[in-house]
Amino acid sequence: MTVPILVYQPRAAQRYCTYLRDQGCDTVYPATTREEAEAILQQHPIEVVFGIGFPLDLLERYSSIRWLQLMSAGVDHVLHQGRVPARVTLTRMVGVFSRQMAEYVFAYLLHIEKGIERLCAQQREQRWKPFRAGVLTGKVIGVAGLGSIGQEVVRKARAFDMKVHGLSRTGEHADTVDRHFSDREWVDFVRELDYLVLTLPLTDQTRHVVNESVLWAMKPEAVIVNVGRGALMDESALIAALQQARLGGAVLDVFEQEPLPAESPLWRLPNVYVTPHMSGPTTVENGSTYFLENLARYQAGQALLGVVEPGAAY
Ligand SMILES: NC(=O)C1=CN([C@@H]2O[C@H](COP(=O)(O)OP(=O)(O)OC[C@H]3O[C@@H](n4cnc5c(N)ncnc54)[C@H](OP(=O)(O)O)[C@@H]3O)[C@@H](O)[C@H]2O)C=CC1
Ligand SMILES: O=C(O)C(=O)CO
Repeated sequence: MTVPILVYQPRAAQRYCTYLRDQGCDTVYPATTREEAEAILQQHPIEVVFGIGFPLDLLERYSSIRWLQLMSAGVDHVLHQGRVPARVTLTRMVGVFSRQMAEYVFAYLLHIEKGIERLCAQQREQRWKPFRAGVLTGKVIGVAGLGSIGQEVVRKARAFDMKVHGLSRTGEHADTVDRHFSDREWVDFVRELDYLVLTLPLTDQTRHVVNESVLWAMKPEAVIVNVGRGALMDESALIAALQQARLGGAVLDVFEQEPLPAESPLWRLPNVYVTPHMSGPTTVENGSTYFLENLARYQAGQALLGVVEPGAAY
């Protein structure tokens, strides 16, 4: 017998519940809207909420809730609503997306270095024209955010014999990079980079942390890859830097406004790759597997994975 669980997901709540029931959870209730969630909360003593976009005020109103497991690594979309009551433990997903997101990063780095777009165009035109492709070996990659995702980018960068620089707040994992920079050293951090990869959470401190002065300090041929959150960058400053060829390119999975508005110049700028927030997707399978591991811990009274400490922003 499991504790009563509310699964809150606007599109796939039912599929999550089917998966969880198949895995032995017998008390799961799906809700796709706030109204459905309230109806369930009024009927059942829900102790655990597993979901995305759950309205925080319902945590205040329904005192049976003890634990909110997010279906995401990022917590910005929850915490911007307000505070989580002290009685509720908030957990995020850690380590679920690292491999696929690091693969995304290196798919684009290799695509750029090896001139794959140019080769495809040549093939379409049946043109035999060898050129010297670039190499990742020896290039300098800067990873901003050395958490679960950043660490995997660092690991793969090492496999390509890149020079690896890193920036983080506390300096944890500083020993995994060749040079470490603090959050007060952005301009120095970016100066030597060929690639800047953003794997930071969005917080009050990281909003627009890549601003005009940081962009001006970068090498004009450098490329930025953003898989963290769109608002880590001042998008207008980024667009200006790209338009003025003060930056070599950008690979963008996340945007200040999502979906990216049709009128955004980013859709059409050369050397910009736009992907629809899909470098690290939550699926019924990976989300539920993580949740079930944490549920087993919860029911055994053990420490949960991915706890966001009260007052912390990530
Ligand atoms: N595009 C997508 O599909 C996905 C995007 N994401 C995004 O990736 C983000 C990172 O996830 P994850 O790696 O698990 O996060 P972690 O919490 O594991 O790591 C966060 C890292 O950022 C650093 N950091 C936090 N604040 C600052 C700051 N002000 N200045 C410098 N460094 C800072 C932390 O440093 P320290 O340890 O020193 O505090 C830590 O190294 C998520 O928050 C989410 O926004 C996640 C999954 C999918
Ligand atoms: O887990 C996250 O934070 C995501 O952005 C998933 O898409």
